[in-house]
Amino acid sequence: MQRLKTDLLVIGAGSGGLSVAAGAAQMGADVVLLERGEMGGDCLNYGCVPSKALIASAGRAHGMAGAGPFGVASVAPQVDYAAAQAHVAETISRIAPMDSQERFEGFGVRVIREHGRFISKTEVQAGEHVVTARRIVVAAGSSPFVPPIPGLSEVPFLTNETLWQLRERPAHLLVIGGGPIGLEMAQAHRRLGCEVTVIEAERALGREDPELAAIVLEDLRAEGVTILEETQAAAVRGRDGALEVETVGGRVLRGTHLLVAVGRRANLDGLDLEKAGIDTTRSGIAVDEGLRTSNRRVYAIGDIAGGAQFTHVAGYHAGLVVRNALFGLPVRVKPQILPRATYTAPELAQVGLTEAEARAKYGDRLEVVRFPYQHNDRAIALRQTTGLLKVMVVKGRPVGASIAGAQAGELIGTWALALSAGLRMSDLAGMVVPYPTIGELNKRVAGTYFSPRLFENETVKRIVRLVQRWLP
Ligand SMILES: Cc1cc2nc3c(=O)[nH]c(=O)nc-3n(C[C@H](O)[C@H](O)[C@H](O)COP(=O)(O)OP(=O)(O)OC[C@H]3O[C@@H](n4cnc5c(N)ncnc54)[C@H](O)[C@@H]3O)c2cc1C
Ligand SMILES: NC(=O)c1ccc[n+]([C@@H]2O[C@H](COP(=O)([O-])OP(=O)(O)OC[C@H]3O[C@@H](n4cnc5c(N)ncnc54)[C@H](O)[C@@H]3O)[C@@H](O)[C@H]2O)c1
Repeated sequence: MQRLKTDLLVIGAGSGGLSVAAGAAQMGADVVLLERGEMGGDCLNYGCVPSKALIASAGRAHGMAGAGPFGVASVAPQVDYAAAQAHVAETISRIAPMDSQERFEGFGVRVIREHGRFISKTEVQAGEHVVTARRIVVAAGSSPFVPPIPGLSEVPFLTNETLWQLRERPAHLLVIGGGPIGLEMAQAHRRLGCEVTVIEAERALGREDPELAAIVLEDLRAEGVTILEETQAAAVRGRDGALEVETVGGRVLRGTHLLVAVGRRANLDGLDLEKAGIDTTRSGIAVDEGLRTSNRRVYAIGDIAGGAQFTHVAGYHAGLVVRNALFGLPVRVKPQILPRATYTAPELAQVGLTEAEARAKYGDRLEVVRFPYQHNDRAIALRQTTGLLKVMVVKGRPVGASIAGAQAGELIGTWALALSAGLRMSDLAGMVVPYPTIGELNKRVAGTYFSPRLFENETVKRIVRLVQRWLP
């Protein structure tokens, strides 16, 4: 057994753990990083990166099939699914050096490729090593939740961990779960030429503003994705290439492949958290608003901390923990400034409160301003006029923004800045944005907040008339 002492021990080399390790080591701390699987974690190997790469292939195919209105002959795309998956693999391998063991060792991080488990409040065992650390960061992430649906364990099914190994195109992909994973992959596969049926127990994209989710779902359905809502999968049977999902209502859906995307489960197993006095909740490790666990020397960040599960959230957590662990500065997570985006086409993005949440919190003080994509010149040129921006405003300041439409994931960044910097609607309305861009939508929706105040206001009109009389 080899004993090591360090300032900071990080468990998990995914989005959160890598950011902590890189930041802390480059600022002079002695850092040990444990990783039992692939460097880069879920996002690089099984999540964000492969899914967005496959979505890019699907977008190309869709563009070819829909080129006619632009004056370019539409063609039925000849999809080579294995080649699309090769594009996915190449994308991962092009990004992988950023997350590699070599790069992190270059920062001075000691990387140990072992599973870590607590053996006391300050010690973690990893293979032949026992690491004692002043501070420990648990960034062990999450895994696909596999629900206890009768028959599921007896049939071959895919998750976000295995989908990328598939080389033959599914003739008919059944997807259980209509959340972001289910719908991003459903649309991508439909565009790559598969039949796709999504089976969703409640409402698809159920966490999102229903008005905006409906815009996305309508387009997916128009592309031929079958989305069954309020339809719970009750049993699964069959074999490779011939699978059946029976719903609670007794309906039987048949397909060739099955993707299970019903949420995530925190990777708590095998960490022996009780040996370190670390409490858990149903969704992960219990943390306070500064991401500290019930063991004050240990932090939990990213997916395992049980909150919003996104790479940028894990990165944000990492920045807070580095500040607190290295400099002792007080930190506090601000959930209201964390954006999210679902990369269907059209995209769906949110930051801060949805309309319903804002209404519940602010009642009559809430004003909701709206602007449709159909009045954006660039969207018209691109034939991407399906979409809507909604901004929730209280006393001249945005408290939330919801966007469905092309590039919603890009547009939401401006509102994330507005919320984190406490900007006013006048700041957004006053910015100058290049014409013609989709980004103009952000300025226009802010302008909509002021239009009735300026254009339907008798006092303004009287002042203008008065000033005009006196001007030379
Ligand atoms: C299909 C899919 C698409 C997604 N798309 C997006 C997206 O577009 N945008 C976005 O922001 N987010 C997306 N996400 C979510 C994003 O991937 C996660 O939120 C992010 O990876 C969480 O980072 P993390 O550091 O908490 O965990 P992870 O990245 O999962 O890293 C945890 C690491 O810890 C390791 N580990 C676990 N236990 C131990 C142990 N005991 N000892 C040693 N090592 C251990 C694991 O092997 C893993 O490498 C997607 C997720 C999925 C599944
Ligand atoms: N673009 C992105 O940023 C992105 C993309 C993919 C995933 N993610 C992250 O990964 C997380 C997990 O995504 P997800 O889509 O797996 O989970 P989710 O929890 O968002 O959605 C799962 C859906 O499955 C449904 N469901 C559960 N059991 C069912 C059953 N028996 N039959 C039918 N439907 C059932 C639920 O009602 C829910 O709508 C997301 O919340 C997000 O944090 C992010």
